[in-house]
Amino acid sequence: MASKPQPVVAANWKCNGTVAALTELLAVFNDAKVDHDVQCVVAPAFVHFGLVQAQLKNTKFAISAQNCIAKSGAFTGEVSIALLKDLGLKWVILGHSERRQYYGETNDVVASKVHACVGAGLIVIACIGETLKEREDGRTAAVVIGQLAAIAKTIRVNDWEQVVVAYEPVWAIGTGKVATPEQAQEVHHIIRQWMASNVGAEVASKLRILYGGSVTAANADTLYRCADINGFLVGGASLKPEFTKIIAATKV
Ligand SMILES: O=C[C@H](O)COP(=O)(O)O
Repeated sequence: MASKPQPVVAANWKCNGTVAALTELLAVFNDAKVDHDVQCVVAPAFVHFGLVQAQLKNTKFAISAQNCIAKSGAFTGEVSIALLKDLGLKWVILGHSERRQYYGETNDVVASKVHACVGAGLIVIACIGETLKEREDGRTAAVVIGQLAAIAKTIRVNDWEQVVVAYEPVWAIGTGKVATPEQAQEVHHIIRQWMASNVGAEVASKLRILYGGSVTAANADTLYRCADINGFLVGGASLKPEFTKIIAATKV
């Protein structure tokens, strides 16, 4: 297998967790022996940032937001780039399908957030992926490339150093119905090829493309063996000790 870029394994805790349960889980993350070159990321709900900042000691991990807006000010209920930076955060997930589906984030909204975040020096995990209907209609490539192209239009070539792409087929999220390695690799390859043709060969080869959607300790090894899979964005299994096994699956 050609050498892969440094993997990223990110835990998206979504709107989950109690202080007690997350304290136990963070102790497991702290004890995890991670001796290969990997970037681990934990994205708690905003209310748990303080808890995670106080308790997460494993230096392989960074803390991420699950979303943000560009500007501070009179935006009740929101969290801005400046607020994240003030806490010392460097990572943010943008364009998750749940943000797109439940909060009306269009390709343009997501792209403008990516633009603002990379401009502010944050590292973005930019999520793309098709719904079941779009896949059944044979539109998977068109949908993910449309989502990617919207981002590419708003940022400079060099900015891609601060972007990690997460391919998350919507039909695989939280359903237990993981994409097969062939299905995932096919789309990851399409993404990398599009990047090579439209942004640049070097950017494309260095780009970390994560897979997300029902990743568990049982399927991570096989998925990571795919040439264009560079790590994972994990929901449900990231709230369990098995997340450390998913990290271990990226050791080759
Ligand atoms: O951000 C994570 C994804 O939505 C995947 O969630 P899941 O692992 O629960 O399917």
